Amino acid sequence: MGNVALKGIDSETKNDRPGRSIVATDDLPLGVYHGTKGGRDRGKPFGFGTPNLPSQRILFVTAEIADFVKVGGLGDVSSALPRALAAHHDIRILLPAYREVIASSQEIRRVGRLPAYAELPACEVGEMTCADGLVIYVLLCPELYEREGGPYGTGPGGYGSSGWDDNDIRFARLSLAAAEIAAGHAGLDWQPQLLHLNDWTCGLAPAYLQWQGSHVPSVFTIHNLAYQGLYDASRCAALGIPDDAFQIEGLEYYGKLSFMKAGIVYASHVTTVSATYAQEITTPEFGCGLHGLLRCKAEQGRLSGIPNGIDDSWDPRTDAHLVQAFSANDWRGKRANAEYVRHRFGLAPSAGPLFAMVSRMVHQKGVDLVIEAAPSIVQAGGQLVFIGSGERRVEAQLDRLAERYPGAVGAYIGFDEDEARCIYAGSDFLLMPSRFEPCGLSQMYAQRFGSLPIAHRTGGLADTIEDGVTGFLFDKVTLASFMQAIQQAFSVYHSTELFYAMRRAAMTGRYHWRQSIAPYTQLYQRISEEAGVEARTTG
Ligand SMILES: Nc1ncnc2c1ncn2[C@@H]1O[C@H](COP(=O)(O)OP(=O)(O)O[C@H]2O[C@H](CO)[C@@H](O)[C@H](O)[C@H]2O)[C@@H](O)[C@H]1O
Repeated sequence: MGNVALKGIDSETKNDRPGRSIVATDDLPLGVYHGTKGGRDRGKPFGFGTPNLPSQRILFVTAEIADFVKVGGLGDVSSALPRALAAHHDIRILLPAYREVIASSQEIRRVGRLPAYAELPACEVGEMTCADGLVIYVLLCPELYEREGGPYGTGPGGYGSSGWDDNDIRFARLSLAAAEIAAGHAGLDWQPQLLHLNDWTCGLAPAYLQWQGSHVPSVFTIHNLAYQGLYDASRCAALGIPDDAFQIEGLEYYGKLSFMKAGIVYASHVTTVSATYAQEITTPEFGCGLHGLLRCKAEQGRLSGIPNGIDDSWDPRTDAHLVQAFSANDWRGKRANAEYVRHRFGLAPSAGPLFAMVSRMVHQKGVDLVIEAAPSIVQAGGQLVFIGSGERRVEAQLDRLAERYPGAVGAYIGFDEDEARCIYAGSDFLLMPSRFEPCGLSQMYAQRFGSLPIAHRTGGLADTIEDGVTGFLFDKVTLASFMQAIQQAFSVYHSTELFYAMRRAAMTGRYHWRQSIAPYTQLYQRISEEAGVEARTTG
């Protein structure tokens, strides 16, 4: 678990897991199944229901990928979605060459070079091929990307806060590189027909494409509208942004320059990661000031939701990170993981339910509500474990909570995927009272591992949890509403048959990336046809 704060965790037990044994069974109807060793070794995916449409060359641009660096859900998506789409398309990734990428054992071949532009430095393009054949282009620019710290900054909590001072240059450079590769200016022997861009860090790419006069179409996926990449207007010249683009129809946002708005305005199509969130962001409550623009996009048929999925590594029957593998009905196996988690977090043996929160500890995730609910959970005989990092104030509150309830509450402040997997496997309920949630992966992982999510009815949580069947949904982000759902969970827990039936239903949920291949393929085809017509019309 590294050298971060441990509260209530017995650090001796990490390599001393009782009864580790992996038993794969085949009683879950998961479609085509690939055993993997878990973690990074994800096996080549198959597609099903793939439409009879041509394969395309796609460059998938991202600021994080779980293979090397993961801050949150975008890292998972960037690792899994392109691999799923590779069943039908020639899809490659573009990623900054962070320290972790350079330090990895993968060979990097230098294959392209890009000149300086405005204040964006010159850089090189490297190519690496993963064990499963996925090709990743890495943007080699040591002064921008090879640093001690996260992809967005040194601070906790990921995308937004405590960002590097030169993030405008860093991610404009990434965006411009994507546009230059698309236009065939990087000297590569491969040229994409389409760009698939993710979040504000690639938001300028479709704008650069347009300013270069390129007709290469682009999909811009919003994973979280709350992180927008806002900079002072005076930075436009440094980033090579033409003066006339800084206006309300362009990338101006209340007097600032917005990378997120650039992506929305200039991309051929905008997607979000669930249907409900696609609708929610067209309203003032969830639109972060961009709801008017997004509503227009929706009316033009240029905004839609394609839900995230989960990959084959998230399978309790084969996951080598677990203390003991298990399948639906094998509650002994699940209990072995619960024992491990209790032991690891210093909790007392208990016949009561084990609640968990695995999350970036930021306002979005409603951790304040969980902290408020904790005393009632403990009083009712429940136990609670937290794993996450984020806002310092929240981390301190979690530490205090663990100190106040020794043996009943444990908190680990930090990021550890192995432990997170054991917690999904060992817990009975996952708490996810997010104020908004574009899709959410944790609730899908939890369901697959037989931990019932208790979640706010919003965004992707509303789309992926069946209330009273695979988890519990509550309507308002208030303690009263949340507590009602928690009480329901307690009563289900105590009526064993119903509890096990819900667990089984949750574990057989079908949220696989294979289901995303058809909608993305149809979308890619549509915007390519439109771009072809536009290119012919405008010459
Ligand atoms: N301390 C810790 N240790 C180990 N693992 C940890 C961890 N804290 C979190 N994680 C892991 O990080 C991931 C979180 O993914 P989510 O999609 O649930 O939320 P996130 O807000 O990061 O993603 C954003 O992008 C994704 C992708 O589109 C959307 O699903 C989501 O709604 C949106 O907010 C999960 O894999 C979880 O297990």
